[in-house]
Amino acid sequence: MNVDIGNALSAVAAPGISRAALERLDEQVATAHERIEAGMEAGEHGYAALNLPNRTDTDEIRVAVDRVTGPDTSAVLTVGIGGSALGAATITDALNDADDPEAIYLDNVDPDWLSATLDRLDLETTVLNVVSRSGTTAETLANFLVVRETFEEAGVDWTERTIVTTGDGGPLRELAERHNLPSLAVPDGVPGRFSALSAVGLVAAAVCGHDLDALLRGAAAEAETLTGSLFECPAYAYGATTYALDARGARTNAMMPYAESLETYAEWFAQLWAESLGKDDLGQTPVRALGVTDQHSQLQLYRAGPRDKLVTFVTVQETAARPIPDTDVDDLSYLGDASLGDLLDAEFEATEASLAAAGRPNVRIEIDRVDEFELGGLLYGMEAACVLAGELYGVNTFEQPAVEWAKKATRGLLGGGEFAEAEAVAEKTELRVER
Ligand SMILES: O=P(O)(O)OC[C@H]1O[C@H](O)[C@H](O)[C@@H](O)[C@@H]1O
Repeated sequence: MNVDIGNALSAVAAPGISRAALERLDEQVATAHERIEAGMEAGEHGYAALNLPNRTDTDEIRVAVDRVTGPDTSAVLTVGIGGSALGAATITDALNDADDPEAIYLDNVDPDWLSATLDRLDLETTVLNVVSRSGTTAETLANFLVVRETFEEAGVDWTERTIVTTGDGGPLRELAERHNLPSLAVPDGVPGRFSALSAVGLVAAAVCGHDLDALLRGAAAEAETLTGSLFECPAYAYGATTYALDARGARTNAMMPYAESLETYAEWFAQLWAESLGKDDLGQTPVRALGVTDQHSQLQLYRAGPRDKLVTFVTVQETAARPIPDTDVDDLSYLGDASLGDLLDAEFEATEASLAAAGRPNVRIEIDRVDEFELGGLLYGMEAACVLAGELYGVNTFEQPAVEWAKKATRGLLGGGEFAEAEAVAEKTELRVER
């Protein structure tokens, strides 16, 4: 990926960062890079994720996936949540076309939606992909039990079509062993939101027939760019700029890919940014947007609202050829000389320029096309950017203790143990206005 931070400079935007401040920040980037490199070399928790391009065994994934797939596979139903769903969903949503098995993600426990999803599937030809690093996440385990029962009620042997990815121990590992299910390991030292380039993110892609090695090659190429200077490393340029802009008031980061197929990528990015950097009263709020769609809904705010945002565009250089047909309506004739891709590009450039003209900071991330190689590079690049930003903020990038509170409260409410957090739920302050 390439990154252009020109529109985040203070010569263009407010908030913005001056060239001189960037040069000073680069000294911190050099120190942070040394820390990151040392962490990678030692395989330390979290930093180990940046080694995945050279560590993930794609043969092992394919062998396991071959045990549950066949020529008639019509769908892969992934049961997982957060880091155990969003990386895989980003990959299959970006790469799947109409001929591939459908990739569906049960990452919510809304019973209406779950029932409707299961009702429309042909379970005989559906692969069930259960993913949980801890093997204990209530939503994932509950959904799995419901799906398993649905298979049984339909007379379909779920054990023949279920693949599990989980940690070394825990209930899910036990279950996989008891039923002799093909299973893969979540690699040591890799937090869920950094696991897209491991079995966690790659099983569904393998079922859909995507080139796992190309994904890893793209990531490895991005890894090669990690150096001690933000001026030489696109990922660090992005991580350092977002950090600097946040410190100068851009408290929100709107991730806005100009590709429908990358809409889920913005969701993945939101988890990466929020869970990794949101601690100690620090962190930049990620929001999800989509070009061109959100030009017609959110852009007004981004250009004329509070000066507390950075907009990150992701643009794709090569898109499918789709000419716009000629028309004899005079006012529309200009469209006939263009393609939908030309229109998309023009809309992106116009939006980028409109923000810059209003002095609103924005950053452009470019990828050549939406394919395995480029996507691997984008995912890796954003992870490295996030790790660098975490070093600059001085937070523990790889933990998410704040998420645990509500997990304990939920468990307590359901009678899964004694948790003080559950008692706090009953103490809610009310000021109700009823109809
Ligand atoms: O993979 P699991 O252990 O099931 O965890 C799934 C998700 O749940 C948690 O609540 C964490 O906040 C996420 O970081 C994690 O990715």
